[in-house]
Amino acid sequence: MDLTWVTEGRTTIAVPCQNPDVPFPPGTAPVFYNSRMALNRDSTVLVVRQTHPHSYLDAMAASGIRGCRVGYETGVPVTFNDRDQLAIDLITHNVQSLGIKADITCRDANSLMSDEKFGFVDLDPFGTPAPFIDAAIRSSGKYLGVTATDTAPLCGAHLKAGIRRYMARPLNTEYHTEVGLRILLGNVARHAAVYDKGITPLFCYAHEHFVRLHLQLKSSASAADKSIARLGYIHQCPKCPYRLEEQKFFPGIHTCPLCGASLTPTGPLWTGSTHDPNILAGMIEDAETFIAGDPSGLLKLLALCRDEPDISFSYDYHKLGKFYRLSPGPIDVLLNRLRDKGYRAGRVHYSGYGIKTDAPLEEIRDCISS
Ligand SMILES: C[S@@+](CC[C@H](N)C(=O)[O-])C[C@H]1O[C@@H](n2cnc3c(N)ncnc32)[C@H](O)[C@@H]1O
Ligand SMILES: [Zn+2]
Repeated sequence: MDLTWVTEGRTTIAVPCQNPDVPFPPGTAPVFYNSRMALNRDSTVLVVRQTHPHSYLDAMAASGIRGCRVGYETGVPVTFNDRDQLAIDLITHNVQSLGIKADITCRDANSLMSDEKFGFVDLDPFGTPAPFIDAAIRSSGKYLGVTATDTAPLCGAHLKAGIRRYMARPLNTEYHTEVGLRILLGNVARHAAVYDKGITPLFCYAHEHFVRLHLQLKSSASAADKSIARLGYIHQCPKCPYRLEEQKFFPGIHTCPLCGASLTPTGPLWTGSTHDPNILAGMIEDAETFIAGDPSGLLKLLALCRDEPDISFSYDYHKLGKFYRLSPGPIDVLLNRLRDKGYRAGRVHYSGYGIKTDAPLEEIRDCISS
C-alpha cells in the first residue's frame, strides 16, 4: 500500500496515497480515510477532553485516525479495532510512529463489544450504525459516540429502509435533518432502556452528510424511564406549515387546527435538548486554543448548537415566505421581532434558512409581514 502523511488536529498519521483529483471509487480504497470527516473527529476529541473516560474503543478504526487523535491529543488509553487486516497493519504503523499507549485487535466489532467493556465506545461504520448499537450500549461503561452516514433512511428519503433500521417512521420534510438526528437519538434511547440505562446527549448534531452523537449513559431503571419519557413525535400537516411536537410514548391522532387536514406523525424520536450546556461551553472554550489549524467551522457549529432553542422541529424561512406570499426580510430581523414579542426564536445548526420558535404560525406570519 502506498502511504502519505496527513496531519489532522495535532496528530500526524500515514494514510493510503490518494490523488485528490482522482479519488478512489467507492469501496476500493485499501484502507478508508476521509479528510472531510475532520470536523466530526475534532468534535470527538473535544468531548473526550471534557469527559476524561478511563478508556476509549475505536471500534471501526480503519486508518486509526480517530483513535490516534484521541490517544495523542487527550492521553486516554485507546483500543483500536477493525475486522480488516490491512487496516490493522496501518493502525500498528501509526500507533508506533506516534508512540501512544494502545491495544489493537482484529475482530468483528459486535463480538469484541460483547466481550469487553470500555469507558467510551465509538462507532464509526460505513453507513448505518444500527447493527452495532445494542452491543455498543452493553460494552460502554459511561460514554458512547455514534456516527451515521445513512442520511437517506434516517431522514425519510428511503422510508422503508428507515423504518427497518430504526423502528421509527421518518418524514422527508423541510426539517428532515432534524428528524434524522432525533430518530437516531430515540433509537439509541430505546436500546439503552432495554439494559436499564438512560442517555444524556452531550453534543449531538447533523452536518453535511452525517449525524454524530456523543452521549453519556447512566445505569439505573429511573434514568432509563426518564429517557423513555423524552420520546415523542412531530405531527406534520401535509397541506400547510402547521406542525406539533408531542412528548408521548404512543402518538395521538391530530387534525390541523388551521386547515383541517389529518396530521402525519413522525417518530418515535427524541424530543428536547440535544446537548449538555456545560459540556458545550467547555468545548467552545477549549476549541479556541486547542484545535490546531482553522477551528472556525467547528466554533461556528458549536455556537449555533449552543444558541439553538430546545424545540424538536424547525421552519424553512423561505418556504414560509412562499406559503404566505410574503417577501421575507433578513432572518435576524424576523428572529428579533419574535423575541421582542416574548417568544423563543433562533437559528438552526444544520441549515442557513432554518428557524426554531415556539411562536404560533399566525405570529410568525405577522412578524414576516410587519
Ligand atoms: C467508515 S470506516 C471507519 C473510519 C474511521 N473511524 C475514520 O475516522 O476514518 C469503517 C471501518 O469499519 C470496518 N468495519 C466494518 N464492519 C466492521 C465490523 N463488523 N467489525 C469491525 N470492523 C468493521 C471497515 O473495515 C472500515 O475500516
Ligand atoms: Zn394544515
